[in-house]
Amino acid sequence: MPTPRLLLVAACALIDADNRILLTERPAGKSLAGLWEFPGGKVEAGETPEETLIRELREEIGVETKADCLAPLTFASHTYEDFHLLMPLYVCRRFEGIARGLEGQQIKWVRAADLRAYPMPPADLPLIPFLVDLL
Ligand SMILES: Nc1nc2c([nH]c(=O)n2[C@H]2C[C@H](O)[C@@H](COP(=O)(O)OP(=O)(O)OP(=O)(O)O)O2)c(=O)[nH]1
Repeated sequence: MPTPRLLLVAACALIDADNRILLTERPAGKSLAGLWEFPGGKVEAGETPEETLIRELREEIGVETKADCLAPLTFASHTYEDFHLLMPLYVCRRFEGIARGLEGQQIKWVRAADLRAYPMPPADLPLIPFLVDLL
C-alpha cells in the first residue's frame, strides 16, 4: 500500500479562565460528522499554521487571537483512509470575543478530565493526556 498524501491541519485547544477546553462538533455532511474536535483547519498554501488558526478561529467561532498567544503543545500523526494527517496542536489562553458556532456547529467548554466523554476523531485521542497533564 502506498503512503497516502500528507495533510497539514492546524488545531487549537482554546482554554478559558476556568481551565476548560473548547470543543466544536463537526457538522452533518462533513467527514467525521458528529465527532467533537479542536477548532482549526487545513493549512492553505502561503499560510503559516499560526495564520491558519487565527483565520479559522475568527471564521468558525468568532474569536480573535494573535500568533504570540498560540503556544505549541503537541501534535497528532494519524493515517486515515485517504490521507495521513499531521496536526500540530496549539494552546491558546489569550483571545478576545465570546466563542459561538458561526457555521451552525455546536460548541462546548469541557474539562480536561471529561474530554473522553465526547467522541473525537481517532487522531485526537492521543492528544488528550497532554491536555490532562497541562491542566
Ligand atoms: N480542525 C480539526 N480537524 C481535525 C481534528 N482531528 C482530525 O482528525 N481532523 C481532521 C478532520 C479533517 O479531515 C481535517 C480538517 O479539515 P477541515 O476541517 O479544514 O476541512 P473540512 O471540514 O472541509 O474537512 P473535510 O470534510 O474536507 O474532511 O482534519 C481536530 O481536532 N480539529
